[in-house]
Amino acid sequence: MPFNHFSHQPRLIYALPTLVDRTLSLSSFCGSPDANLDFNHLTLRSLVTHSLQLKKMGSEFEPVNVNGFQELAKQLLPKMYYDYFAGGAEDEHTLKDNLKAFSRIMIRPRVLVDVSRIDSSTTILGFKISTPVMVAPTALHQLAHLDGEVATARAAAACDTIMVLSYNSMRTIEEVASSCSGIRFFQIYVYKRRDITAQLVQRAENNGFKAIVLTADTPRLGRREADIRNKMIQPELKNFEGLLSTKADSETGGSNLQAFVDGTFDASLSWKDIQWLKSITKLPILIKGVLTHEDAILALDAGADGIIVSNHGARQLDYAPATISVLEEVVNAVRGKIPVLLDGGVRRGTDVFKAIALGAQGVLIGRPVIFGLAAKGEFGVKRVLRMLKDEFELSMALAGCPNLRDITRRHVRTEQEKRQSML
Ligand SMILES: Cc1cc2nc3c(=O)[nH]c(=O)nc-3n(C[C@H](O)[C@H](O)[C@H](O)COP(=O)(O)O)c2cc1C
Ligand SMILES: CCCCCCC(=O)C(=O)O
Repeated sequence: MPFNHFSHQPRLIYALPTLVDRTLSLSSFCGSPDANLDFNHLTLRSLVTHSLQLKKMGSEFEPVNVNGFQELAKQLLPKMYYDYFAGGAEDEHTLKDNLKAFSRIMIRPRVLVDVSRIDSSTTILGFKISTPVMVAPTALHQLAHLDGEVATARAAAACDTIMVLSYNSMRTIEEVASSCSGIRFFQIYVYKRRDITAQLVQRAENNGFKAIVLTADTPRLGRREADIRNKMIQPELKNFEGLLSTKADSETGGSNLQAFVDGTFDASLSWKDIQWLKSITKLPILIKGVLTHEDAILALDAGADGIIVSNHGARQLDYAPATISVLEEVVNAVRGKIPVLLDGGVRRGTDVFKAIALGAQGVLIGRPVIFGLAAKGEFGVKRVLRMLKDEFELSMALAGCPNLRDITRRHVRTEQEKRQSML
């Protein structure tokens, strides 16, 4: 039986016959004509109710910051999907700490600096972007919006920034590549069937992706208890059509997504496999999920072209450190040899400022993009990216830093430094 994610809103079903056409034409809210309608969990009924909800909510509530998009998404999405997107592992300690750790860092503004012109543009691996905020790889965008990763890619391109496409996208590599221009990286997990991973890397390379992001923190899936309670579905992943069945059923009646990962991901992956990855692609390789100086050095030794300091949005190991709290440790270990990026809990322009001051070349955002997508499709993702850019540029102006290179370590004070100064 198809999974119906809007069964809690039965009243709207009665209006269905007259609404179908209107719904399908609400392109800004429910998807452009190229949207892939062919997946089993989005029934016609859910499509109609979802788009009506979006229209109503979207016009009544205009978020003024990226957290506002989360509120909208929470009201619009079926609980199972919202929980999957928003949730973290186990006690969600790290989930909260990713945000709190940013709030413990203070900014030391400098005044009477000419900030009449602010330029936040930068380059990452030689690719120019308008501001150092990129789109993190996140799975299953069609559970947020019918256009899925195509809408996200268009928004990222319109905002002149890099999108990292997830290995677990619901739109294919080719669909995303042909939907718009733009700089894109491709994130991978390594499957037990290495030949499949190699094929996807090749497809990304052939389709103009500019780098491979190897996610290193997921030998197994973290324990996301909301997904277990909700019996999270495992949607079809079109990238693997003809290569592998992406159906999975949890034997214990828990998360079907977890059952899928258990069956496919290669938990034996180790540093020596970076050589294998280098042998199958010419693209630069970034290692995502580094949280210690020890692993930063191993990444350098393995020949990585970049590091993403990440705890996977607190969805893997709970009680792993907040990413901003270990950024400097990694930056110091790398000593400028390769770029260090950060993700996890970035919700404000001031968070971007803090990460840059502590040595990151840029940041990536995960959930804010999904919530923007769920709330308002491509337009919502653009709004999220532009809000963060505007907020970041405002913080640059107010802290006396007209360019990125003007943001220095002395522009921030960590909790530890504050404590030391009081001794
Ligand atoms: C719903 C969701 C799905 C994700 N899927 C992936 C994925 O497929 N691959 C990956 O490397 N990271 C994935 N991540 C982790 C993100 O790339 C990123 O590390 C994290 O979202 C950053 O934290 P933030 O959501 O607080 O911005 C996912 C995160 C979320 C929230
Ligand atoms: C369809 C498989 C999803 C694997 C996990 C995606 C991910 O990294 C996350 O949810 O986090």
